[in-house]
Amino acid sequence: MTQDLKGGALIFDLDGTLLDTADDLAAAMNHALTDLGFEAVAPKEVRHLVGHGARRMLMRGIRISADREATAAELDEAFTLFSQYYSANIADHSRPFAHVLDMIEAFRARGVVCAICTNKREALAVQLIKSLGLDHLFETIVGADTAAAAKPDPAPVNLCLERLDARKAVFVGDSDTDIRAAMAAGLPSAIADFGYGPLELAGEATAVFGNYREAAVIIEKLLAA
Ligand SMILES: O=C(O)COP(=O)(O)O
Ligand SMILES: [Mg+2]
Repeated sequence: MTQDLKGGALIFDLDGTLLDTADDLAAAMNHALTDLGFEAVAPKEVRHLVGHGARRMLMRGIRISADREATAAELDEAFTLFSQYYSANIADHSRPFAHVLDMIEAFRARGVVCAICTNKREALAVQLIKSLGLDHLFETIVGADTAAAAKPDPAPVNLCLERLDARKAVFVGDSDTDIRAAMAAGLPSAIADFGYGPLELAGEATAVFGNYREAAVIIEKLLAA
């Protein structure tokens, strides 16, 4: 494991891939829902609502809770309540998945550069990464509002590539959105099967992994190829 991998890059999805954020997202969403008089949604259900940004998560949360569509006004209010609470409690429970930091540090020591490409808004993603003291591991953080469009559009992935100036890159994600964004940008994808999904397109991913020890072996091959 000592081959120089200079020119290589890793682009990480955030929620469900780098960090297990579901409990903090669930708490913030349920704060917003209950404040508006809706029933809370079971935290384990919230995992499946993540990946398309907070508004989509809240829209789907209200649909589950009230068994009807949210009005535009409800959605706006929920978004404001969610954003305030989430920003104030963003890293209460959110933690990196097992062994991912070891993997990133080992690749960085071999010359690999790293980015985050998430459908969280950029400011929240930066706040979260800084709160956990991880900002030194990433050359850039691209959010849903950083490029011209959000994933599955390739624009945020291409912006990461431009900023990283890499010869070869691998996208590491946890959902169909990530697989589609990586494919559209022409990148191989290594996909965690323990994230938030959905993973109906797993067959289109370059590789699927069950933990970051496995991921390290897969990514090493992809970067060295
Ligand atoms: O839905 C979100 O807020 C972000 O999700 P992602 O980090 O998996 O892109
Ligand atoms: Mg994700």
